[in-house]
Amino acid sequence: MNHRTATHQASQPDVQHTHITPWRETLRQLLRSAQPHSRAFARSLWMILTAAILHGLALACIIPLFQALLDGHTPNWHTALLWLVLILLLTLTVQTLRWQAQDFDYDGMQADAIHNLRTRLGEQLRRMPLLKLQSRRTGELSAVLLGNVDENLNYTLTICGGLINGVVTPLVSALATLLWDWKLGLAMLLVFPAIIPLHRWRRPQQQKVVRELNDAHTRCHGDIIEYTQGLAVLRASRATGSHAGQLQDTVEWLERLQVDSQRQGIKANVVISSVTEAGMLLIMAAGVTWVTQGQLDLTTLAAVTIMLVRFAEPLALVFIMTGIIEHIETALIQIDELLAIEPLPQQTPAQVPQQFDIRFDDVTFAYEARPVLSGFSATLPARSMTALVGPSGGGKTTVTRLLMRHADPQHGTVTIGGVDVRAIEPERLNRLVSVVFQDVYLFDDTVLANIRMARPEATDAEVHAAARAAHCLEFIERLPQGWNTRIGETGGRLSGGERQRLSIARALLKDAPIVVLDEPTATLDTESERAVQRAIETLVKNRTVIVIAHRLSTIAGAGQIIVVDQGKALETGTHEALLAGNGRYAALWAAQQRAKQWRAGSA
Ligand SMILES: Nc1ncnc2c1ncn2[C@@H]1O[C@H](COP(=O)(O)OP(=O)(O)OP(=O)(O)O)[C@@H](O)[C@H]1O
Repeated sequence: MNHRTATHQASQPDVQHTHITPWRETLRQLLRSAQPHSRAFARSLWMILTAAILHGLALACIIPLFQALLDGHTPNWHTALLWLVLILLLTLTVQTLRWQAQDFDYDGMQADAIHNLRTRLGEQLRRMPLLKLQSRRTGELSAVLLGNVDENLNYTLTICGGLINGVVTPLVSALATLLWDWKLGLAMLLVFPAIIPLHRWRRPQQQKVVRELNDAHTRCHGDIIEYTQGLAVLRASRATGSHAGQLQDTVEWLERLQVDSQRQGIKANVVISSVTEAGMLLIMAAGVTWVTQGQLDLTTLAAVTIMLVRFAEPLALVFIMTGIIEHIETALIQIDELLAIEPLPQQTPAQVPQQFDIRFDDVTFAYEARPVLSGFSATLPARSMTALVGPSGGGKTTVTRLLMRHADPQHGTVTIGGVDVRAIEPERLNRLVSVVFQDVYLFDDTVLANIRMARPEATDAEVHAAARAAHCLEFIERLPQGWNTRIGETGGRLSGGERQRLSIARALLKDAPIVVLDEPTATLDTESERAVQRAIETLVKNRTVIVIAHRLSTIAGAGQIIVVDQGKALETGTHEALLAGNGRYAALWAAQQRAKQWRAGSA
């Protein structure tokens, strides 16, 4: 067994500790998932239930019908006709109710409920703290959003219908049989006490398998997306094989679980259907014995035989239906978990900053248990550039995340113009800050749309102006359809620097008073860097700018430089002042200068 397989197996839930959801809770979950049509869904379920009861009664009416036709020397046509009419009426009502119950599907309520659920999930992605969102893998999220919602919720009513019919119709038929022959009715009812323990025996195992399968599906989805997205990097580092191996492990793990679940399912189903069949045979045997002893007439036995044949199959299917409901329930649990993540608390009344200086006051922050910032304090003056420098992992990006409220600090405050970021409405805060990252995410849409997404209401002229200011025109005009070229179709045709400039054009169009630059030129060659640097110069004019940089030469002109290390602002000042202070910054600067000279010397 390889390492990955071992990890997967170690993470499998222990059957002893699997929480078995009571059926009532499952029903509540199903009703909730049908929002905003929960009442219509409940009405459909009631109709199916009523239909199942009436169907059971209609089946039981075969006994008096047969008795009227076959008992005695001549058939009692009058009574037989009455029973026949009753059976017909009941059957008609059953069909009408079933037809009406299907309105939930036909009238598009099911589709609308699915749409509503997906919208709520989408809304939740927007509301939930970004840090929590980023901690989930894209593929796993899409497995919940697409797979769980579509695959599992489309057939809920049909499955619930199968379950209700399979249980209720035989039960009602057996109860009604008591009226004509209590012994036979009782024998039929005994099938249920035999089946219920079987179901109780099977359910924990079934739930465990279903949850493991769902877990494996989700991970497999995540692995596939990660693999395809990272293929270029993997190829470059010649690691496609090893990662393909990992993906293969997940797929094999999924396959193994599927085989196991099939095997266990088949075994359990064989046991259950054998018990059901055996129960039916026992009823027949008892009936035949009572007929030979003169305690039961052949007509009643013949009628009951027909009933047994009618409901044996739906009864056996009940267990398959419960298995599918377990799948639906597991999907709903995952959906509920995602929906239950609370957004960050909003301080009231909401405030609007009028100034754009930024202050971090004694901020302490830990990712889960790992402390990253401890007593971080800094003041970033408005309309000037502050550079965050320092060793990797020192907490620079975390500082900017707290400003953008991807998470809240455990202690201390972050303010913009004296207003706590927790009192600024999320949409407004979002409008206040533009970010240019090292990796630019471009959507598969036109170049025009990719820039305009920063301010959807912007006119074409405004988008063009932003692109011009970000020095994008020279490459946009070279593209096959110019502004209307789809980014996906340009493939690798946009260089790193061009992508960066598109990102800067977005930021210019957004026109936010605060700009965060997270090493935007770190990966660029000298020429692209120069072009991007020119675009940045336009962007940062008259704005409060935070720039994260490793290459100190790029930020030597910043109004203020803060050395962030071990979660604290160790030194603050201008380049000259910090060099004169001969502290940490001066040491970092000297080291980079030495490295530069060494590179120049060895070139
Ligand atoms: N989402 C996260 N969950 C857990 N730990 C994290 C997370 N993001 C960052 N960290 C950890 O917090 C520490 C600080 O990270 P941060 O990215 O803020 O540092 P940095 O100074 O920006 O580093 P770099 O210069 O390498 O980008 C690091 O040790 C990092 O591993």
